[in-house]
Amino acid sequence: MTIDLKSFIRDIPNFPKPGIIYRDIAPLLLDPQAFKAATEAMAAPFDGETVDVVAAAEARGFIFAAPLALHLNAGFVPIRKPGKLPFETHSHSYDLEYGSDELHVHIDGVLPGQRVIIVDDLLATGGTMQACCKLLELCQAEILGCSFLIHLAGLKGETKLQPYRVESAIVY
Ligand SMILES: O=P(O)(O)OC[C@H]1O[C@H](OP(=O)(O)OP(=O)(O)O)[C@H](O)[C@@H]1O
Ligand SMILES: Nc1ncnc2[nH]cnc12
Repeated sequence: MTIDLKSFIRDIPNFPKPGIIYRDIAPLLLDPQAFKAATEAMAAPFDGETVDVVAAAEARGFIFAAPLALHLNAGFVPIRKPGKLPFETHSHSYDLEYGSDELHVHIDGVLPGQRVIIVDDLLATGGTMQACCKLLELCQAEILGCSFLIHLAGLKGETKLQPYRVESAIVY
């Protein structure tokens, strides 16, 4: 039986700001079958390919990246906010709707030529994933593509991710 993943996403209007519909993954994470099906759906486009590393930005990206890495027999590399990684890092600053943010990855997190997929729970404006791609380019990784559970298609975040392959399990 196929699971309707969208039925496990809870819509919260006007969170965290008026006008935003927050797509809450908490009900999906609470259901082991739905969580497993979501992980499998995010891995499926890359099944059969050699993947060395699955990378993801904190915090929600980690939730899906770890099981995906195990499913694909790959390692996991965390991409983190400033001040969290103990070893030398590459960093990248990027603009948000208001203000800016910065992400880091260990310089030896991914080795030159390693084949990487980057995952996140949700693609909105694409700023977070674009920053992750830039960091992995600094590591000279081979980026196979980006895999999301949810794609908010109206925000056109995929345009920021060209020329990378973008896969998603649920589209709004
Ligand atoms: O495509 P974008 O516009 O960059 O938005 C998507 C990002 O926003 C959310 O993370 P958030 O920054 O809320 O942090 P969290 O994972 O710690 O909740 C989500 O988990 C993505 O990483
Ligand atoms: N609409 C949304 N729902 C959940 N997380 C988000 N991150 C950015 N936009 C979001």
